[in-house]
Amino acid sequence: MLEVQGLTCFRQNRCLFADLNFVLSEHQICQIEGPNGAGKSTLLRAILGLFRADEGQVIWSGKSTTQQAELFLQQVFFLGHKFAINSDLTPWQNLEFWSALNPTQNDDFDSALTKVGLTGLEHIPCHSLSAGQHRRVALARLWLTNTKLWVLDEPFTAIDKSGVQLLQQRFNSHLTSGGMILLTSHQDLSQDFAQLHTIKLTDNTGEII
Ligand SMILES: Nc1ncnc2c1ncn2[C@@H]1O[C@H](COP(=O)(O)OP(=O)(O)OP(=O)(O)O)[C@@H](O)[C@H]1O
Repeated sequence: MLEVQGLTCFRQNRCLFADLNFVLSEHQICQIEGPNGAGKSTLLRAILGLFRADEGQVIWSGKSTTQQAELFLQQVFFLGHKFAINSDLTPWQNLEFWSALNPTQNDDFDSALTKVGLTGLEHIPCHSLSAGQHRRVALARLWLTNTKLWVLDEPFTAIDKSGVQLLQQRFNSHLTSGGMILLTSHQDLSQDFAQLHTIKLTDNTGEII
């Protein structure tokens, strides 16, 4: 279980959110919403310890993440705005490189790339791919990772409608198997999720629905 307790973050003397509290349990997905600049990415980064919050703490499995940072991050799959694809490598080589450094449930790169619609493009350099195909290479990792908590910053950016549907199906299978997902998105989720929570960041506070 992930617990966010009293999280407060300022940037450039502006309070992005104050005293934010929420819990994310197994099988739950939480969507963080808000206008551009509201602080959604900052919140994700603060939860992961990549940005220092001004106040508050994050608890993972009953213990502060600062006391178990390495262990915590081993159980997290994070997809940020910069999704760490080497354009000189092929999609297949990118997955091979990534899986050497991260906990995976399998090394079936061909299957993962097929899932994200990149059949036939597995072995050409990523710089020859479109923006959406590039993004799909990064998202193929979701079919390889075995981490419990997925933290995804705008995962649908540049993805077409069928890709969005496919991703959400993958989300559902992860949740069914006991996973948790925290994501930002400017789009409403189109699939039914049994346990969907929403956090709306406004001017300076998070409102939990
Ligand atoms: N590297 C940075 N240095 C200083 N201030 C920053 C930095 N990144 C973001 N900020 C400030 O923090 C605020 C929140 O940014 P953040 O990226 O968290 O917003 P967001 O809600 O994710 O926006 P978007 O929807 O545009 O992705 C912004 O208004 C910006 O002024």
